[in-house]
Amino acid sequence: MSTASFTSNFFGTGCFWKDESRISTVKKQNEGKVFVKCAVNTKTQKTEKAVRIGVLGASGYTGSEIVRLLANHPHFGITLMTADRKAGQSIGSVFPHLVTQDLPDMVAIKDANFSDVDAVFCCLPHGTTQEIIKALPRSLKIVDLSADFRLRDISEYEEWYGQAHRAPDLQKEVVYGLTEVLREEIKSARLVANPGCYPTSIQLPLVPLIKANLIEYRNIIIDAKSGVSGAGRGAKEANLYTEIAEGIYSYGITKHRHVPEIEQGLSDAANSKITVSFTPHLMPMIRGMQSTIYLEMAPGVTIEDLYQQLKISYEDEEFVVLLERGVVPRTHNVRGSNYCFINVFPDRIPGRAIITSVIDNLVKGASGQALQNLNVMMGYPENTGLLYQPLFP
Ligand SMILES: NC(=O)C1=CN([C@@H]2O[C@H](COP(=O)(O)OP(=O)(O)OC[C@H]3O[C@@H](n4cnc5c(N)ncnc54)[C@H](OP(=O)(O)O)[C@@H]3O)[C@@H](O)[C@H]2O)C=CC1
Ligand SMILES: CC(=O)N[C@@H](CCC(=O)OP(=O)(O)O)C(=O)O
Repeated sequence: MSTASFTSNFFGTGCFWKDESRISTVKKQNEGKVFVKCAVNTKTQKTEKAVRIGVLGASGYTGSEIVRLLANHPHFGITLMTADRKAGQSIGSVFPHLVTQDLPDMVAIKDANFSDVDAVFCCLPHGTTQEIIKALPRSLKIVDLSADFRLRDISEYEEWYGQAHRAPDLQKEVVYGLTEVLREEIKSARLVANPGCYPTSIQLPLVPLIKANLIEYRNIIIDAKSGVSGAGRGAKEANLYTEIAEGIYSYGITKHRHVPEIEQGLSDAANSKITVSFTPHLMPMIRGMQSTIYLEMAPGVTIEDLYQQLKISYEDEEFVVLLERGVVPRTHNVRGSNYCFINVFPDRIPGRAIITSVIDNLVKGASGQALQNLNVMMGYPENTGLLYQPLFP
């Protein structure tokens, strides 16, 4: 990896700002900062950038979201993209909203050349990823967005995913990528398992409260809702417009594969086994996820204690936002951004609390958090390329 090439091309080809005086003013304004407005130009994903990125599964929803986010990244440039059925096509032909990106065509993984790649986002279906990552050069940093490496316990993976783990040796070196909780471990990781969208929205509010012994570990009930993009781009009858529009439904009741991932994270925080009731729902919306969490506070603990703990835990965190007391988080307010908005409310039943947490499943729930993690792994400020404001309406 060469950083010198980045410096010399900081405002190089493809940047709109050709005027030297403008460039030096902007450079001065940005001294010490990494994010620059050069990102208004989408034709910046060139090999001149310091870190050369491969996106495996660029023709899917999370892969294309990585491509969109990286257009705004001053250090990461895409040199390789793969697809399966869509191999051989350009990103703009598969995703017309990305037609302005000046990028190589997508290739099949078997034809991919990793000699021009420093780091990989692996955006492939779970069950396919272990074999593929096992075959990648050890020199690569990898963020895997699939569920294939999230569960530490191999037998648990095999039970919930119904297939043998194909890379048990690799599993030992994996770091779980819930950035706000495991940042120190992520810094030195080579292979990060990016969390699932539901587990992200649930662990972010609960982990600090568990660590501070403010809630009971029994009777945690989570009612969660997702937009349909959470199911990926592959055609499925259940995801047809006619099946989804004007209604909602629960799925995976008692057996959704995110249950062990959620319980793993909460149990780590508690240092003892926590089990949860978790029911996800499919909503007639494209992006967005809300988790509503019902719980019992520890004896003597008040709602204000929960609020203060979340405030302390997240006041220095850019992407987790505790709203003002009484303000209800809405999926609309995080759409297209890497934010998680949370708040805590008193239940009418004494001693109980209700927490709501919203994210964009494709950003903080997938590609945004993946980019946040790679920034940490490569030593860049965590928010680099992620300063998108939410998109509303
Ligand atoms: N969508 C979401 O909100 C979230 C998704 N995830 C996880 O991220 C991963 C990607 O999800 P998503 O982008 O939604 O999925 P999509 O179905 O939209 O995309 C899957 C991608 O993988 C490629 N692909 C499919 N099968 C194979 C194969 N056998 N070998 C190589 N490439 C293959 C597809 O290529 P092609 O289209 O050309 O056939 C496509 O590029 C999944 O593991 C998912 O569970 C995680 C968090 C949230
Ligand atoms: C709406 C919908 O179908 N959502 C997906 C979860 C998306 C996600 O985070 O999945 P991974 O764990 O595979 O990464 C599901 O319920 O399986």
